[in-house]
Amino acid sequence: MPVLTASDVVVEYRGRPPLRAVDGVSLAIAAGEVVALVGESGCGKSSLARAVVGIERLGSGSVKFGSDEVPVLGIRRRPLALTGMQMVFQDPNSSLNPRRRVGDQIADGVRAAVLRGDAGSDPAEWLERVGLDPTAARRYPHEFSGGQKQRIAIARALAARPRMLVADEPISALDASTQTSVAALMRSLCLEAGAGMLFISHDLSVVRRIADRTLVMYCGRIVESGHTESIWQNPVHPYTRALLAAIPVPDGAGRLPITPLEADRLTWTEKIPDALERTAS
Ligand SMILES: Nc1ncnc2c1ncn2[C@@H]1O[C@H](COP(=O)(O)OP(=O)(O)OP(=O)(O)O)[C@@H](O)[C@H]1O
Repeated sequence: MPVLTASDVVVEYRGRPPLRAVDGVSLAIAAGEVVALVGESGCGKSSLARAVVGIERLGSGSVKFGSDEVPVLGIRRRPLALTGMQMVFQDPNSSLNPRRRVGDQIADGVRAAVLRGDAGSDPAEWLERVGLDPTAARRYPHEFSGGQKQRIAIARALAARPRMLVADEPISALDASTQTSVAALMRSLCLEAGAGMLFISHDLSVVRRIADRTLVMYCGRIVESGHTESIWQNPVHPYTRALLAAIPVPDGAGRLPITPLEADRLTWTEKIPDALERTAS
């Protein structure tokens, strides 16, 4: 049985007209499987990630964690860790409490794992596993750089021994030299624990290295999915081909040109001025 199953998930945001950020997405992730979710900025990846962990209300559809329905806004009613689900956000400040010592926050994860029957582990060991000194346990989040904070957030999530880890751009705050190693570590710790992982990233080279399967999202829908290597070798959907081919080169002023991919999306969303401003900034 898959550890996570999403069926026909729709996420809409209020507005005139309402914005359908996720438009009928279905997916299943097995224990011990790493599935990447890729797609241009704004295509709905984070909305889908929040929906599957229960912190975004579903317009329609359903999400199951094992055989249990994921309760809407479940994070408020019971901490994700107690359900065996964990999420790592792009911004580590969203995952860490600034007023609590790092070691205590990792210990929360360990305690959640123990409550679910795990033998327990030492918070300092988790810090070492993500490449930080164990003495970091005594310090507070503001004493660390963004990349270090993200490693702490990852350690905290993994210390809870999740059965499912949803990681939304977990490596973008890290410096380039550690991105691949931290992603590989996340993969190996998930596999070791028999957990499933949904890994959202803009970094396609990292995705290629760590994901068993890849889902390609475009305008709220999954337009292509399959084994990562077969998608790379033989992308079928035009959007996937554009995504794999799009390597924007900055102009003399350091601005990124509009790629064919973005031009395509501009027509679809009809938000040309907004997107042009974004591209130029
Ligand atoms: N809380 C919200 N209220 C209204 N609109 C939102 C909200 N969150 C996201 N959106 C809109 O929904 C669409 C999808 O956003 P989402 O953050 O899910 O995309 P994404 O693919 O994760 O983008 P990125 O890669 O930049 O994080 C975007 O048009 C975004 O502006």
